[in-house]
Amino acid sequence: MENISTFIEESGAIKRGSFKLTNGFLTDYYIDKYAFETDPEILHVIASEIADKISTDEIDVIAGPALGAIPLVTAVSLKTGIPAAYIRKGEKHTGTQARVEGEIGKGKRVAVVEDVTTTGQTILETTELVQEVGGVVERLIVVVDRNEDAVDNVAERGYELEYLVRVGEDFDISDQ
Ligand SMILES: O=P(O)(O)OC[C@H]1O[C@H](OP(=O)(O)OP(=O)(O)O)[C@H](O)[C@@H]1O
Ligand SMILES: O=C(O)c1cc(=O)[nH]c(=O)[nH]1
Repeated sequence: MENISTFIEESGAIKRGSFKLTNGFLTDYYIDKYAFETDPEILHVIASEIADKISTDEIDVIAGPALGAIPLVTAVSLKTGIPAAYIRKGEKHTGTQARVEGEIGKGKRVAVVEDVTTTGQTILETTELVQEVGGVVERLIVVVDRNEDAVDNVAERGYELEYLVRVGEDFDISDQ
């Protein structure tokens, strides 16, 4: 059985070039999460790996930020039977105007799932929104950590960032 980093590399997700990141900085490589999330075989493998980490005794809701984490959250929810919640990156001014879609009741134990972390800002903002609606964040799990500041930034806020694969440990970007 291939490991997750091989699946991700074979999906073509690791792209070389000049890319602007969410934090505004330029990078010479980019992890295109949609390359691996839109492949059902790879999504299945990744979701299984995350699902294996989560117990229904421990977690009530699986949440993640739009857009990239939505396929992951949905796939893990289908595998575990644990309900999903989708967190918008921005405000919604129509309909329910909800930033958090799906039920996260007061005291519900939440696993926050993310596709890629660079600074960890997005997963931390997601965590804050989950807390605002009463959720208790128990786990933060990312598929690919870019091995920049996310682990430290998340630790500073009192959480552990769990990653499935990490640049520099599971991928050698210089080989690409
Ligand atoms: O750790 P950070 O520094 O916050 O960066 C990582 C975030 O940036 C990317 O989202 P992107 O802006 O590509 O949005 P998308 O999910 O809507 O495609 C990625 O999917 C994470 O959400
Ligand atoms: O920091 C980001 O915006 C970012 C980096 C990356 O490699 N992949 C991604 O989807 N977003």
